[in-house]
Amino acid sequence: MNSDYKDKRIKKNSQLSSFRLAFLGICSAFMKERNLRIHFCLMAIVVILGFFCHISLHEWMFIFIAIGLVISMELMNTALERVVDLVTKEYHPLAKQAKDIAAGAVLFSAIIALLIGIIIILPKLLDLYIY
Ligand SMILES: Nc1ncnc2c1ncn2[C@@H]1O[C@H](COP(=O)(O)OP(=O)(O)OP(=O)(O)O)[C@@H](O)[C@H]1O
Repeated sequence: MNSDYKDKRIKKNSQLSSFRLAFLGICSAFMKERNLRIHFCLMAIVVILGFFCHISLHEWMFIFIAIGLVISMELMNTALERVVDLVTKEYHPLAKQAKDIAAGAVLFSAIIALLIGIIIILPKLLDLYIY
């Protein structure tokens, strides 16, 4: 077999397996992290509300950016918690800071997502129910 062709096949396989591993990472975080499951449920509710309120393409873009931000932050927070637990099981002020700051990043992104949801969906829901 041509070695160039072999190299490309190995590269393609390793790309496929890194996608598979990333997907397995999301699944394992989903199974173990209650907060991530809550965020996925909220995401489903927002998407249903978006269809219900007939939001525009631009509004969908903002909603998906907000969802992506929160879910990504939650996954990074989970990864960081694992690394901190791997480094120390003992109480350490730096471990506390690292976990609290990562949790702060999730909270910050969730507040921004909530504001985006309120700005886009709330007026449409009020329109539907008041008129
Ligand atoms: N090794 C540690 N040293 C010092 N403080 C820690 C340590 N591990 C955890 N903490 C503190 O306890 C809090 C809870 O940590 P924990 O690992 O249980 O994550 P969590 O907040 O329960 O996250 P989640 O609910 O997303 O799993 C942290 O935010 C941090 O303030």
